[in-house]
Amino acid sequence: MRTLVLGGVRSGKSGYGESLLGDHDRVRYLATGPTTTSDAEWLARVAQHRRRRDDRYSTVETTDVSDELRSDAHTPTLLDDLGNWLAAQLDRRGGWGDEPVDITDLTGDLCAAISSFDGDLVIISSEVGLAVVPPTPAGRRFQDELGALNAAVAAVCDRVVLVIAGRVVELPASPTAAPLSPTAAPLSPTEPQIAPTAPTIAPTEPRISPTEPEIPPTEPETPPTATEVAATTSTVAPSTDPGTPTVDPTDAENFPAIEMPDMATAGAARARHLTLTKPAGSLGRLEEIGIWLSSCQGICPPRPITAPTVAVFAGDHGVARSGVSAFPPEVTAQMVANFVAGGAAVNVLARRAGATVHVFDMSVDADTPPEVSRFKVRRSSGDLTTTDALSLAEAREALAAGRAVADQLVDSGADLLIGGEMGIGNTTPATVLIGALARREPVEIVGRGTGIDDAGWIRKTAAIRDGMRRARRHVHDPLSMLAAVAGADLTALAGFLAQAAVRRTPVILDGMVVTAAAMVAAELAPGASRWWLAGHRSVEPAHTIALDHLDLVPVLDMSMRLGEGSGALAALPLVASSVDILTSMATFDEAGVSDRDAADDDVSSPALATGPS
Ligand SMILES: O=C(O)c1ccc[n+]([C@@H]2O[C@H](COP(=O)([O-])O)[C@@H](O)[C@H]2O)c1
Ligand SMILES: Cc1cc2nc[nH]c2cc1C
Repeated sequence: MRTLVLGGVRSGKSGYGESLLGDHDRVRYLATGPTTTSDAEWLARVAQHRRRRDDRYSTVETTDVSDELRSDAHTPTLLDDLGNWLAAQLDRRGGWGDEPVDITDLTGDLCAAISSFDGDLVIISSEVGLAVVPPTPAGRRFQDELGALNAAVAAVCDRVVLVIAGRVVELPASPTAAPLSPTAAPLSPTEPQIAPTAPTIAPTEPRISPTEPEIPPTEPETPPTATEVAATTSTVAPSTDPGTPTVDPTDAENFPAIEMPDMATAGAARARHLTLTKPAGSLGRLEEIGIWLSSCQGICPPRPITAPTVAVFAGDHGVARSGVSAFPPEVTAQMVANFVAGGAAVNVLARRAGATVHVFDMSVDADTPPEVSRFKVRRSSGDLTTTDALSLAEAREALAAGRAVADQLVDSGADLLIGGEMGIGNTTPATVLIGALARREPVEIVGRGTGIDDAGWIRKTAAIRDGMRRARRHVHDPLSMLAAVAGADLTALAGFLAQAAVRRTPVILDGMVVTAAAMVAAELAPGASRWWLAGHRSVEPAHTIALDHLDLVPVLDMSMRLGEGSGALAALPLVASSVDILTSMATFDEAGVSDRDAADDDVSSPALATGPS
């Protein structure tokens, strides 16, 4: 158990920290404070601390804490304290002057050493942020650095407490929004789940990553592993299920402020990458994805993804009757049946990647089984070229449904979400949304969807032109824009993607249709895109424009244009690999591999400089 004990001066934090190790026969005490001082008051404080510690303690006076922790990662240890360690590092790097110095490599290395410590470890640190802002640059630097250091160390500890006036306050792992429908039953997968034939996302071997942090009371129990999820037999919830969500649709378009992923943890993950046995940056995008996921989880190294979950939103569109698709509208309902039976591409790719699939009929123009239609808003959305796709009330209902789906999946343990969709003709409303929000002309952005011929492309371009004419009136009102042209499936997707960000849950976006919904979600919930990773670039021209608009760079570019969540699922194993890299690679120290600085040292050493030829 790794515990970070925070507290102000004389708060009782050191005494409390020592009490946590009271049951051990032997305790190593890592003292980081200066011992060579003539300050009598300081020496008296040190003496007081020493008196309190009995002969079970062996004291190591050091500021090379990372090395000391690695040299013995089992013996119960008290590290007192981080502030003195930080001051020593700033001394070492000349960090008290006007120019800020970068110590993220040192803090990252410390966090890595803490996270791989497997005995009882208690770390004491001051909570300086509650005091006045110091009047000197050096004081402010120290306060800022210690705040960031405390956050980074907290991210790799199992428990964090704050001691105030001798009272101990437990600090929860990370804040989460209250679910919209607290009484709603957890969702169950729609297809009978078959254990994946491939290694699952969550390996069964022991992980370097720390044990689960304390989970706040509103959080679900520890999520099941992907294997457990995949072994679950589908239980079909009837549409009259009392668990059917009771989201208040009248408020569906109002989102709380989106919190950002944790930047201190991103710093720790970036620093950890520098300690791993590879040239800095050599894993390219894989490194960035791991850093992003770490920052979303607020922990470095990140936890393995145990319950990746796909939600496929299905719906028909009136405009599909105008010859804008290569397929007839009946295919939407037929494909929903295929998803439920487990025979679609999304099912196959999900099984390979250890993900679970849920399907939601939002507006299919047919009756579908109750287990997929409990959020259904209507049969087919209206033809966007001539009428509103939805009424405002229906748009709110669909938005609330998407949010409820995200809430319930997260409450059921999903730790990564994927939005998928299916609907004949839906590339037309998606292109209208992108064209209107990115202010492009129809001919620049119209693609071939399911594979329309040239005559179909001309019909589709005319429909998109008409749709954009109607959509442009609503560019400053995302809800009415969804009602005017999007339809219930894309509206639910927008709610789902925005709510995932509210719930601090990472998302992999799929193709053009999902990204169109994401553009509206980013209007509804500014900042939500920080929780999204673009899984791939679809061949649809509007997709590149949407990705640029959201400032997202896709992981894959595989000439895919299926939808369903397929492109996101293709990227999922790479996301899982980015976690493995951060959790399982050996560091230079652990593997005894010389790092780059050592090479520089050698080259500049006199022996080599004048050495034998
Ligand atoms: O998302 C994409 O990039 C994408 C690109 C082309 C086609 N699709 C899928 O194809 C269907 C819509 O195509 P269409 O030609 O009927 O508008 C719908 O079910 C989407 O899932 C999706
Ligand atoms: C068969 C088929 C499968 C799909 N999956 C997503 N969109 C689709 C469109 C068609 C036509």
